[in-house]
Amino acid sequence: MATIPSHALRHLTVTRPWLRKIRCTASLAFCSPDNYINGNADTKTTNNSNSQAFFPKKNQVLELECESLAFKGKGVCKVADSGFVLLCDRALPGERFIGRVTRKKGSYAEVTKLKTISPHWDLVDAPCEYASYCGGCKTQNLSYEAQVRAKEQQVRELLINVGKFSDKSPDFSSIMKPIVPCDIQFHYRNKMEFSFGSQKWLPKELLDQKLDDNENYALGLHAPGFFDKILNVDKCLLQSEPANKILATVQDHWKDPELGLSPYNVHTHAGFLKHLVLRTGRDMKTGLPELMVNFVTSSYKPGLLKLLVEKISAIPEVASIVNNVNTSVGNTSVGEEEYTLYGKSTITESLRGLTFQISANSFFQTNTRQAEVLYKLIEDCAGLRGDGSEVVLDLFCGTGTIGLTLAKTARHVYGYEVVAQAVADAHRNALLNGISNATFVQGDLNKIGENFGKDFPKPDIVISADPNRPGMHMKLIKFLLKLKAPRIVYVSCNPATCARDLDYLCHGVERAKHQRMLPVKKHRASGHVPSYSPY
Ligand SMILES: C[S@@+](CC[C@H](N)C(=O)[O-])C[C@H]1O[C@@H](n2cnc3c(N)ncnc32)[C@H](O)[C@@H]1O
Repeated sequence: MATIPSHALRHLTVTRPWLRKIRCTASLAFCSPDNYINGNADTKTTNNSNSQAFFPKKNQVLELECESLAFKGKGVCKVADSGFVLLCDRALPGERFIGRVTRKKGSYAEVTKLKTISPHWDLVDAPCEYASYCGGCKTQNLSYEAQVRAKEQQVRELLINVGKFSDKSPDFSSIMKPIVPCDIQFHYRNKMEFSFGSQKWLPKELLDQKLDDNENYALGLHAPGFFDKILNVDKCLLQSEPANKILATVQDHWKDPELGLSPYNVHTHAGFLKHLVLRTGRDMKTGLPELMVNFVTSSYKPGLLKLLVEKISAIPEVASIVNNVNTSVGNTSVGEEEYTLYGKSTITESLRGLTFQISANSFFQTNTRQAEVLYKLIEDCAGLRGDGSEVVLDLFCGTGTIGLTLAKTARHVYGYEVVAQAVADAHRNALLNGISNATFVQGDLNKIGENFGKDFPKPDIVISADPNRPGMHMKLIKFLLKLKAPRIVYVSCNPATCARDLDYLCHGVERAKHQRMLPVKKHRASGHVPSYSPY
């Protein structure tokens, strides 16, 4: 999170709302900012003189050493003798191993690990039995402290290389503050989406097994890199214990041929069950967990789900079972229609003393405990005087949770959000908490025109919390630069685009663009650009 106070926009507070997953960085000093943003660790100018001469061939087997973590937790490795850089999934800092080159890309290559020679630093036993296969937690056998260090290093290098903030500046320690770790490392996620599939992912040694149709069915998480293969899981350590009870109950019954249930096949588009989404909230009266079970199906056939609903509703923590019907060939979990099969259509959760209703498709920060910490930090960074005189503009407001937590000390909160359902949820949440000084408006912040800003008074504080990963649109950046609000609080789940936006906001668009190393066209052509280009 970055707070950008005053017109000069010089002091930043950077922490990490995206704490639990290692995503990015490594030897960034040699990359162009655009490549960070696109997730490419382009390492063509490593400082090792031999590296230019060495270029591994596809299928070549090499001895490698992992130095640091890059985008999506990939290990940045160097060939022991030459220093040539390769990226390897599941290689962790300090590890020496044998790897096979699978792909050459520009001036670096990708490898698959064949055998570890000596383990990485900060090795811990991964508590989850699926950790070595599952795409969800690739760094579970790296100590939490080391994960936090790697993320902090990532943000630091992005701020320096992309954001153009100098670590030599005496201000840097106030710009980049240490990460606030989470006090729990498991069972913290309040939402998990599992997929049903007709093709079970199997480890290499079991690939020859012939499985009947039913045995090939799976419910779990996507195998990394496969949209059509599912790693079957009976429990997930990221979600709550009651959510694991529900998952186990569904696993016990859904393949029973008598139920006539079939998983949706993403190739043939036949089949019924698409996803199982489990959300954990809290019963406001008892303080105990209450859960929502969301079956996403390809058609509306409630009779087929009857037995599963009976079994699941017997679990005391289950407060809601809904069915999202998604008839499209796409594989998203948002249905065109939603039916309540048992209990309520929403569950509740509290944050900063307010109560929020959560429906199947509304956004809510996935780590409730850290959201409490994050929202307190946002309040601190917003620095509202508390006399009810100031106006807050909450951009990308979702269901209004942040704006509503600030409303008690503000004159008025104006929230902007593109999804109509989220805006409706925000209004409902305002009512639920007796808040009348908040207005939520549906609008696309990538398409703002000259008139944006004319419908509300000049804000004293702008909150931009978690715009989508491509970051802010240039139109919005230009609006904010012109607005000159005394404070901007920017929370991000993509530190690369956040660093780029901070460069624009703090140093001005013209200067920032001038300093960029690659011409715009290359960025556009790189294949990883956001659906819009902010350039
Ligand atoms: C990750 S959520 C964050 C919600 C809220 N700020 C919070 O932290 O709880 C991002 C929100 O931005 C909204 N959004 C994404 N692109 C948008 C756009 N172009 N204009 C307005 N809202 C957008 C999404 O619909 C979503 O509700």
